[in-house]
Amino acid sequence: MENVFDYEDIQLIPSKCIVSSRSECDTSVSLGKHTFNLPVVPANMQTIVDESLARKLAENNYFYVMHRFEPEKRLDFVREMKKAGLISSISVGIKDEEYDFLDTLKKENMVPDYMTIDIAHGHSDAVLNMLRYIKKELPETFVIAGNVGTPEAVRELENAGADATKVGIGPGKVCITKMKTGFGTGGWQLAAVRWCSKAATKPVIADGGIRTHGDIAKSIRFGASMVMVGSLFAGHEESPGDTKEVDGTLYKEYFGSASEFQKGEKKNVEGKKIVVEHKGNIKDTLTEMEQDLQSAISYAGGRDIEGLRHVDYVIVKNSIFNGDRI
Ligand SMILES: NC(=O)C1=CN([C@@H]2O[C@H](COP(=O)(O)OP(=O)(O)OC[C@H]3O[C@@H](n4cnc5c(N)ncnc54)[C@H](OP(=O)(O)O)[C@@H]3O)[C@@H](O)[C@H]2O)C=CC1
Ligand SMILES: Nc1nc2c(ncn2[C@@H]2O[C@H](COP(=O)(O)O)[C@@H](O)[C@H]2O)c(=O)[nH]1
Repeated sequence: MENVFDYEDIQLIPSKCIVSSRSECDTSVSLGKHTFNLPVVPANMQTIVDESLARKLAENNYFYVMHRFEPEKRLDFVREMKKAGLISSISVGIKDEEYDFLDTLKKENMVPDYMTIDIAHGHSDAVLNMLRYIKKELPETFVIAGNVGTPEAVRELENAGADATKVGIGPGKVCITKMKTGFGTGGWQLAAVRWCSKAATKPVIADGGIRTHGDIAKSIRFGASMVMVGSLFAGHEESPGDTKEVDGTLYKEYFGSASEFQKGEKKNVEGKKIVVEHKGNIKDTLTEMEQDLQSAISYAGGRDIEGLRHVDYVIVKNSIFNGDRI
């Protein structure tokens, strides 16, 4: 593939503004039957989301995907969310016991609104089989399948029934797949999003590598309908995970779902653990993200997310930060 680039290599070019205030710009996005405030979803990782934060996000009309690392809690979680009239959105793997879990969901009439098949290498028969099984047994569920990094994979997942695909293998902050295996979209994630989106007929979720709020607008420009974000959501008051104080500064942990820490063993480790400085309340970050995206839409000369899709851009290789750091 020619012409690869990543988020830091791209600058979007402004078009004439058509709003009189950034607050007029609408950042909402539809996915399946629901419309959410932002085209952003916190990563389905154990140090990013838990039941309590998922509920808070749903109550405030943000999309969420609950992780799959405490599998026994999922049925009750779906039940509670349904009882509260909130959207239910969970993750599944592909092992045999997951098929039993799907049968239980069906038997108990607890069909989640959204299900994400969460596997490192989503272009596999195991994922295709799981996808077909969900579509057959729980056809009302909106299924997000991933993760993948090629147009072939997107097409194959869509043909098997995926309602959306998730793109990103190895660009994550706590990911070490690129070093351990030599594979992935790390370093060219934005180009991979474009490549995959061109083949997609359904929404693409760009997953991993988002380092600034401007990267959200860039993902949309290059074809994503939504972005999944881990590190930018790590370290908040509501984030699960231990808080530590070092020399008077508070930190919270953020670990990879394929880290030794998550797996409890040193087998096929493709993730690491880091600490991030405590960032305060997640509500403030969501508000800032919304304002920054409203501003991006206004620079695009639009009024809503669609306005970002066709703006011009330049490739300025590795130079947009000009030595600056956020
Ligand atoms: N987006 C990304 O870049 C990555 C994300 N992750 C995250 O880490 C978590 C754990 O992922 P994962 O290891 O898939 O989940 P699991 O450990 O639950 O593995 C699921 C199944 O898929 C098999 N499997 C996993 N990777 C491969 C592969 N490369 N080739 C063949 N079979 C494979 C596993 O078998 P076996 O273990 O025996 O091979 C296992 O049976 C997930 O949340 C995932 O999203 C992990 C790596 C990359
Ligand atoms: N290769 C790995 N990728 C992982 C692991 N755990 C999670 N992830 C992926 O990272 C994104 C979040 O990326 P960020 O840049 O926003 O922090 C997440 O959604 C997963 O797709 C892992 O252990 N290894």
